[in-house]
Amino acid sequence: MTEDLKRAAAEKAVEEYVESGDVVGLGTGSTASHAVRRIGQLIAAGELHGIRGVPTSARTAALAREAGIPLVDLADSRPAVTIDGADEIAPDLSVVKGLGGALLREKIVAHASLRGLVVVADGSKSVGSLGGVPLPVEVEPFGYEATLAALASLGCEPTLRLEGQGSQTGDPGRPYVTDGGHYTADCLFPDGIAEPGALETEIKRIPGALETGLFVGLAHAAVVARADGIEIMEGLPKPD
Ligand SMILES: O=C[C@H](O)[C@H](O)[C@H](O)COP(=O)(O)O
Repeated sequence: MTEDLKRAAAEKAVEEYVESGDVVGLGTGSTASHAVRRIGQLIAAGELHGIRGVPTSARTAALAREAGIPLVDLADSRPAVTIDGADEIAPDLSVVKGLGGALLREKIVAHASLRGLVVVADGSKSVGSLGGVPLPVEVEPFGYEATLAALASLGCEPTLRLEGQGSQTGDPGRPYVTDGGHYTADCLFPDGIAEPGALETEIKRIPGALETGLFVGLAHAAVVARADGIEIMEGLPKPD
């Protein structure tokens, strides 16, 4: 059932936001993978032409190749739009991402996208305010213990993500390593996240904290599927 909702949201986003000729940022995770497959199907059916994809992870690059989507490098082509999943979506379209382990590359691709980020999710991801799930923060392995201590001083309980946890499937017990060679700290804020933009700024003052899973002002739209229908929430258009 949840999988059907994820697919419905992803397919609706492709229908609404992807046009022939677009370079598309291809997100990571179970929901975004439905969008990748749908784009591949539409290319094969001749309903989308001239699409190229910018993958946000090695996993997504492999899936896109399998789906028949030509890939390009971010250095050569700026995406028109990025379609990606989310772990939490607030009413103002600020978002938590990264429980799937790809937040830094996802954020780089979303930020570079001309028409911004479109997040796709089932209704369980839509929340009144952020912080019900741990906030992933990508950290530099060197001195990560000090970085986790600095994160804890911001009022959270940080946990180093290990392989074999959640969707991570490597050697159990070892730190999970991102495509960029970094670690991830999952930071639970017991009282939630009242001011995502301010928290993002605070976290990024910590030298070893490379990027946070808070995506503030990056999502142009959210497509959320529930059993009773699909809601499209649109924010302000992203300026060039
Ligand atoms: O790093 C992973 C991503 O931010 C995912 O898009 C996010 O965790 C949502 O994943 P899923 O669609 O599998 O719930």
